[in-house]
Amino acid sequence: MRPLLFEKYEGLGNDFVVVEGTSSMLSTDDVMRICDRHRGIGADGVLFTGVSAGRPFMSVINADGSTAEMCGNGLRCVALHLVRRGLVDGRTFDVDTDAGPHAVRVLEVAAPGRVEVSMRAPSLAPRDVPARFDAPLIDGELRADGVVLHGTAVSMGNPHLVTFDAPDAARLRLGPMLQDDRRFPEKVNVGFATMKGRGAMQLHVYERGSGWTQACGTGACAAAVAAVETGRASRGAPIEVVLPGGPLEIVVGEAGERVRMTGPARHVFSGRLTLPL
Ligand SMILES: N[C@@H](CCC[C@H](N)C(=O)O)C(=O)O
Repeated sequence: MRPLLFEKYEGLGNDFVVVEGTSSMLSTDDVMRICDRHRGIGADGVLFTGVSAGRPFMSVINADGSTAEMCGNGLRCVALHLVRRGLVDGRTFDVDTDAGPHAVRVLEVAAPGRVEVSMRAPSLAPRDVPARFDAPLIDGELRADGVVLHGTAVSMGNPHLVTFDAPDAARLRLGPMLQDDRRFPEKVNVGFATMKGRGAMQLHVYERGSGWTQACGTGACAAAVAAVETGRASRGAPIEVVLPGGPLEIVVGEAGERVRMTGPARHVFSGRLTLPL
C-alpha cells in the first residue's frame, strides 16, 4: 500500500490528475484506475511535473495508459500548478515536454486562471506527424465508412488530423475509425471543425487515449493551423476556437513560427489516495 498526493486541475473541462514526480511513479494500470470516472478519481489523463536540474517539466499519460508527447490544456494546468506551489520564480518560464520546451506565461493565478503558451511550430511533413503519405496532407481526400471527406494532417508535437467537411451525423463513428486509420502509425487525434467566419470555428476532438474530450489545446492549435493552411483563416490574427468546454484563443504565426494559445486553467481540489486503487 502506497500513499499518493495529487491535485485535480481542468482547462475548459479537459481534466487531469497532476502528480509531482516522474511517470515511473505509476504503472499503466494505476493510471487507468485513477482516470476511471466510475471507480477512480476520473480524468482525461495524468500529468507528471516538477523541476529537474533547474528545469520545469511535464509528461503526459492518457486515460488509457498510453503516452502522449504533448498536451496543450495540460500544459496550462501544469504552469499554474508550478506557480501556485512556488516551484518556479516568476510567472514566465519554459516547461520541458516530450515534444520539446514550451514557453508559458501565467497571466492570472486566481480562478479562473489564465495562461498563455507558446506552442512549438507546427509541421505538416508526413514524417513528423507521423503519417504514411508521400506529401503533406492538406485538405486531402479521405474515405471512411463510405463517407468522402477532406483532411489536413498536422503535428503539434503530437499527431492531429483536422477535417472541415465531415457531416455532423457521421462524426461519432468517423472519430474512432479515422483515429485507427493505418496511415497514422501512432494513431491520431481527430478534429471535426466548422468555420464561423474567418476568425472563429467550432471544434470537437476525438483524442488518442481518452476519446471525446471537452477540449483539446493541441487540437485547437492544429485546427487553427489547418484553417490557415487551407485559406479559411489568416496568419497573425486571433482565431477563436470554441470547444464543447469553451473557447481558446489561437494565433498562428508566420510559417516556421510558433503558435500562441491562451486559455483558462483551474485548480479543482487536492487529494490523497492509497495505491493500488
Ligand atoms: N487534451 C490534450 C491532448 C492530450 C494528448 C492526446 N490525447 C494525444 O495522445 O496526443 C490537449 O489539450 O492538447
